[in-house]
This record gives sequence, structure tokens and C-alpha cells, in this order.
Amino acid sequence: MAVRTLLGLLRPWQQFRTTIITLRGKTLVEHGCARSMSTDTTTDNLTLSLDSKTGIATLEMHRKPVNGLNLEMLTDLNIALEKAENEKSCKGLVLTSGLPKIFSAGLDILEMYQPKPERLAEFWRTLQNMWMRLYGSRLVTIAAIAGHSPAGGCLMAMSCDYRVMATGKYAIGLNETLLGIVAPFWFRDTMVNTIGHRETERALQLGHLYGADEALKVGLVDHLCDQEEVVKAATEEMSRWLKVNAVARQLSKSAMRQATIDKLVVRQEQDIEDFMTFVQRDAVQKALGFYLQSLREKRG
Ligand SMILES: CC/C=C\CCC/C=C/C(=O)SCCNC(=O)CCNC(=O)[C@H](O)C(C)(C)COP(=O)(O)OP(=O)(O)OC[C@H]1O[C@@H](n2cnc3c(N)ncnc32)[C@H](O)[C@@H]1OP(=O)(O)O
Repeated sequence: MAVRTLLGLLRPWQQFRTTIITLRGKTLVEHGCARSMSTDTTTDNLTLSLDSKTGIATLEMHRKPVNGLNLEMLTDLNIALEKAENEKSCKGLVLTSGLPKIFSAGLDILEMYQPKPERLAEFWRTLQNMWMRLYGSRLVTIAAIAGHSPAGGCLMAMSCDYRVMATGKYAIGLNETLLGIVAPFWFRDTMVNTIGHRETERALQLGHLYGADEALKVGLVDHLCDQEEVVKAATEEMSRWLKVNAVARQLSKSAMRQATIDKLVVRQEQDIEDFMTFVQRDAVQKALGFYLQSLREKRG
């Protein structure tokens, strides 16, 4: 009981840190010294590297074909984010993709279609923890979006402090209603905090996917540039943010974001239950099945 009470005082992502190590036994493949992030860290799903001169880390996602966020990818993201967070010399993080034309296609729908309940719960908890970690990061976080970024991909981008997007035919937004599902409250809150209540209300109901120009207009992204320039532009912007007093900036960020994070902290278990009940409904399973089929048929 005492242990449980003590655990209750820890933030969910602090509890989770033990969970992934003890339950999943997952370790990253390290190239170089394990105690310092001076060298690259690579998994099947991502690479984390730190430029020791600038203190800027780059987290590049590369899970083929579309950076779909499955349990393993989310676990790797959590480990990588924690690693960057804990590395003293790391000041900022550029989140990007190594896949052409895709930032992230959002949640891997196969995790939600005909799921095994135990894995479904772990999947959702790992996503919650990833969001809390990224949204609440002490680091300056900038998303370099050189491709499509629907749903969970948009959530990740919105969780950063600044977004650079490539001009072109890419789409970003919370399109959950197009799949017959509903963006959970913390997805919605993150969007409200980014583009405001009225625009979120419209976008969520329509499942609207914004083109780059429109995304810039409503403030869903902050800067547009050529596809090849996206990471460079993100890094340049980062250097501006890194000139600000770090403690003052972090406190300001936390003052703006912590209440939103705390809403999930106190409702985390209920949110997992809600998600599981909703996703396993026959009508939702049917809708997800149709959506997967339509994605496959699109390829012909
Ligand atoms: C109470 C709360 C309840 C529920 C809340 C749940 C919140 C959900 C959040 C989400 O993130 S849901 C996921 C939403 N994502 C999408 O709608 C994106 C779907 N994908 C696309 O639109 C396109 O794939 C694309 C990202 C625009 C890329 O297009 P492209 O032409 O480059 O690739 P293609 O469509 O051929 O896809 C290749 C391959 O990948 C499969 N795929 C794509 N997206 C997903 C995905 N999100 N999950 C799983 N699989 C995905 C696609 O079917 C193709 O597979 P194939 O090679 O086997 O045909």
C-alpha cells in the first residue's frame, strides 16, 4: 500500500520509465558511450543524435512505410525523449522524419483493429506517456514536417513549441472523424491551445486536413519552406529560442501547458478505459475495417 501511495505521487511518465524497462525489457541499440548522448542512438523506428556544439538533438522517425505509431515505435519515442531530456548538454530537439513525403500517418490503425485487450491498454498508456513527455518537455522542441501529418502525427507536431512545414501537397490535421472515431480530450485540448476553440471545433467535426498554406493561416504551423530546407529552417529557428533565458522560458512553457497535462494525469486510467470501451465497439471496429480497406484499395 505504501509503495502504491508513493508511486501515485510520481508523474505517470516517471512510473512508466520503470514499466518499460521491467515489463518490456526494451533497450536501444547504442553506437558509442552509453552514458553520454554524444553519439547516435538508433532503433528500427528512429534515430536520436545530438550535436554537442549546439546542444540540439535531432529525433528522426523512420518506421516504414508511414511512421505509423505502434506500441514499439511509441516505446522507442518515449525512451529517446527521456534520453534527450536527461542529457544535460541537450537544450533543444528537432522532431522530424527520415521517410520521404511522410512526417507520421498517426496511430497505427492495426493497433486498434481487432486488438488484444492487454496490448491495446499498453498501447494507449504508452501514447499518453509520449504525449505528456513531449508536450511537457523542458527542451525547446521544433517539428520539421516534410510530409503528411494526420491525426497522431498532427498531435506530435502540435506538442512541439514550433512547427516548420514543407510547402507542397501535404496535409496536417486531426481527421479522426473520417475514420469514425473521436479525438480524445487531450488531442482536442492540444489543438485548442494551438489554434483556438472555434477553429478546433470546426476542424474536429469535419476531420479537416489542412494544406500547408491553410495550416499557416490558422496557426497550426508557424513557418513554410521548401521540402529540402525544413530541418535547416527548424534548426535556425531553434537558435533564436535557445538565446532566451532557459529557466524563464521553461517556466513560461510550463505555466501555459501544465494544466492541460494535469487534466490527463488525473484521468489517465479512466481515459484508458474509455478508449478501450470505445475502440472495441462493433460499430467502431467496422468503421476501422472499412477505413483500412479504403487505404489498401487506394493503392490498387
Ligand atoms: C475515445 C478515443 C478513441 C479513439 C481515438 C483514436 C485516435 C486516433 C488517432 C490516429 O492517429 S488514427 C490514424 C489516422 N491516420 C490516418 O488517417 C492516415 C491514413 N493514411 C493515409 O492517409 C496515407 O497513408 C498517407 C499518410 C497520406 C500516406 O499516403 P501514401 O500514398 O504515401 O501511402 P499509402 O496510403 O499507400 O500507405 C502505405 C501503407 O501504409 C498503410 N497505412 C497508412 N496509414 C496507416 C495507419 N495510420 N495505420 C496503419 N497503416 C497505415 C496503408 O494501408 C498502406 O498499406 P499497404 O502497403 O498494406 O497497402
